[in-house]
Amino acid sequence: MITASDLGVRFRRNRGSRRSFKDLFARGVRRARPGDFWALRNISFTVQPGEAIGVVGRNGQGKSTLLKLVAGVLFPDEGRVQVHGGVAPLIEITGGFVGDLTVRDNVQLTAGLHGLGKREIAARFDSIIEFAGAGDVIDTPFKHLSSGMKVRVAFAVISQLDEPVLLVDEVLAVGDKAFRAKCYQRIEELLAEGKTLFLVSHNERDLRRFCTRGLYLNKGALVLDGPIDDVLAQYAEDHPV
Ligand SMILES: Nc1ncnc2c1ncn2[C@@H]1O[C@H](COP(=O)(O)OP(=O)(O)OP(=O)(O)O)[C@@H](O)[C@H]1O
Repeated sequence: MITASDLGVRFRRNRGSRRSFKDLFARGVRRARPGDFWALRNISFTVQPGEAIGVVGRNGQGKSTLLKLVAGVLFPDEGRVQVHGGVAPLIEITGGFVGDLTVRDNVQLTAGLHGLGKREIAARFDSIIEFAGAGDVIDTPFKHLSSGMKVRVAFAVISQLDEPVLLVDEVLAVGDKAFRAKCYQRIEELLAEGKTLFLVSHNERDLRRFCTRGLYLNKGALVLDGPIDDVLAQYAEDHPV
């Protein structure tokens, strides 16, 4: 489903990491500049369809960056990642949503960008809004929603997309208890349908509940790729609380 070979991503410590057009079209690697550092390096793994993978590591070790590479919203400076199929990313609270557009427009836009036709969107619209509990804010600009409500809407859409790969980065922690329970149930349904899941979480229970395999990142390196229990045990040993 996914093949990552020797992935490397370099960021700048001081200024933004925006790649210029020149960088984008320059052949080969970008020039290293002072202050550059590798947020990820030498990352290789393959994922079979239907696997559920938990990504663990302390803050700032490259977990979100890895999901962005799989989502195709960030290009690697080294190596490559191949994904055989579409990706439904829930990787940043507002990721992909346009603040000035209403909830309705955002739902339609996101679903449309993921290849759903007008009819399919219309058929799913009510259940998306119902799942999110967003009936009162359909015509509210997305930027005016509470952070919890943003996540609810985003999860409701993303989890309805039918993409074979689902990426979930931490965001679920923002939802309230009842909504989290709904999300967990939905994730379980998607796994039962054979979807592939990447879950970034600091919550061991969630990781054990959904994931069979773990990727443990430390300082941008993949230090362990193995059964989730082994990965969590190693992580706990390295970082006792
Ligand atoms: N656009 C960027 N420009 C510069 N540095 C960045 C950028 N995005 C991420 N970084 C840096 O890259 C490193 C990895 O960040 P990343 O967000 O992948 O970590 P993470 O493991 O997901 O952390 P957390 O658990 O806090 O979410 C961090 O040092 C971060 O500050």
